[in-house]
Amino acid sequence: MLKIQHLTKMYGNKKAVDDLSLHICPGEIYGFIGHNGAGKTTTLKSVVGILQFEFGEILIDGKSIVKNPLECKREIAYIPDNPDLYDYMTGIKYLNFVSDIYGINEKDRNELIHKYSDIFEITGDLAQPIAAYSHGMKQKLAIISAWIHSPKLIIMDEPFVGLDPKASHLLKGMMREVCDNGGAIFFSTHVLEVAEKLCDKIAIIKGGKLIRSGTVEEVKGDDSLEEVFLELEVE
Ligand SMILES: Nc1ncnc2c1ncn2[C@@H]1O[C@H](COP(=O)(O)OP(=O)(O)OP(=O)(O)O)[C@@H](O)[C@H]1O
Repeated sequence: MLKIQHLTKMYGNKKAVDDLSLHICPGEIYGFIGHNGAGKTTTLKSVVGILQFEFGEILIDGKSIVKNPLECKREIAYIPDNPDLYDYMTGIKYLNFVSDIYGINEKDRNELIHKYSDIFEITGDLAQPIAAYSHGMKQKLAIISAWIHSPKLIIMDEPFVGLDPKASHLLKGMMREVCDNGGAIFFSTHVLEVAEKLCDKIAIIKGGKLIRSGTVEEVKGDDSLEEVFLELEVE
């Protein structure tokens, strides 16, 4: 589903991501963890075609994000770490705007918008301008807009930040559902308990380099993920 091969991304002379390779298969929830400044956001933004990179290749369902950006973007959704949406739009206008971009017909979009807005309990807020939304409400809107075109691969940067416990629980269920239906999820988090319980596989990045990856069991062995992470950080 997603192949990252030898990704290297520079900011000036600084190597933010250094020869990183990862393979994410259909059905997998893949967690991406690392210290502040480790290179997670840079990797995720490179994967979704927002950042250009110096070396390496990124393939989504066999297609290169560099050579076939539009085809790739039809198959993916990206939720950034900060839900900076269009403040002047109402929630419903934003969801229709995203639906238009992906060519979702009226019947399907209405069904999905109703379904997810009801689940996240923001149906009554959709007529409000996004400027009036709390951080968590914006995050819910960003999640709904990501799910609206039924993407095969969903990339999320710190998706649980700002969500209340009920919304976090719902999102975890939605992530699992995507994977049960043959999709895949790649997301960053600092919440190691979430990563440990939710993910099928985990990658740990440190100073731009991938230092551990595999199934949760392979990565953590008999210890907790927190113990393993903290040990790797001091090495
Ligand atoms: N636009 C930029 N220009 C220059 N350096 C940058 C830029 N964006 C990020 N960096 C640097 O690249 C490195 C990786 O940053 P990145 O945002 O990918 O880390 P991160 O793992 O997502 O961190 P966090 O957990 O704090 O979100 C850091 O050293 C950061 O200072």
